[in-house]
Amino acid sequence: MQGIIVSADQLAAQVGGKLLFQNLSFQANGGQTVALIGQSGAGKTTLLNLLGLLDQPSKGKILINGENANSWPARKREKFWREKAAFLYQDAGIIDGESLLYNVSLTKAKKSQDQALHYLKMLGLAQAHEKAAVLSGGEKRRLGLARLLYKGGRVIYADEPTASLDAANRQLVTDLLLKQAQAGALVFIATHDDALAKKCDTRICLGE
Ligand SMILES: Nc1ncnc2c1ncn2[C@@H]1O[C@H](COP(=O)(O)OP(=O)(O)OP(=O)(O)O)[C@@H](O)[C@H]1O
Repeated sequence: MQGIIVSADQLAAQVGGKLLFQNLSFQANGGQTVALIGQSGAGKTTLLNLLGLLDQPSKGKILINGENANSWPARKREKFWREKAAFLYQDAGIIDGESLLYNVSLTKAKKSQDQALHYLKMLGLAQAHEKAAVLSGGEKRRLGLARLLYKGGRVIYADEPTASLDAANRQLVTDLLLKQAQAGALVFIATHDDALAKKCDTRICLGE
């Protein structure tokens, strides 16, 4: 499968009158892990949102496979989110009133259950039929990762994936994200976790 290429071209982000970064250019390819690092408030999540086409940059552009993705019509952007992108954000979009199983596959179809169960088990979440509401914050984070692995995106956007996890789970989440890159995905990770950032192929440091 051909790897995806995401580039930032002279990117600037200004939010609430504050310039977070400017003239940011880089290219990243499928198979790579890219850590977005910097102090709290430096703009890591803002950059992740730009790279995931969730926001428009103040200046510059995001290129996906050489196309200016900021000028894509909504339909094309949605197709990208549906077919290529997978997001692991802090709240992870967990649906409290649904089972863990449903939260992974987002369908009640029986045929998807085995795969969803496989990822739940991998992440130490055995109670597949319980409602997600009973989970702790760290467990919800892992549930979000199970959903991400189930979806298998070509570009992964992870915002602080190891925050509020214990050492064993930090290691598990780190290994699983790195594995996605080994399997050909491009993995962007906004993080304060030095151990995780060090394991990434590239580090983009904001606020310096
Ligand atoms: N929509 C917005 N309107 C105004 N200010 C915003 C908006 N979005 C973000 N900011 C501000 O921009 C700055 C960067 O936020 P961002 O969440 O990108 O930082 P971060 O590096 O991810 O921080 P943290 O490590 O604390 O998560 C912060 O000061 C934040 O308050």
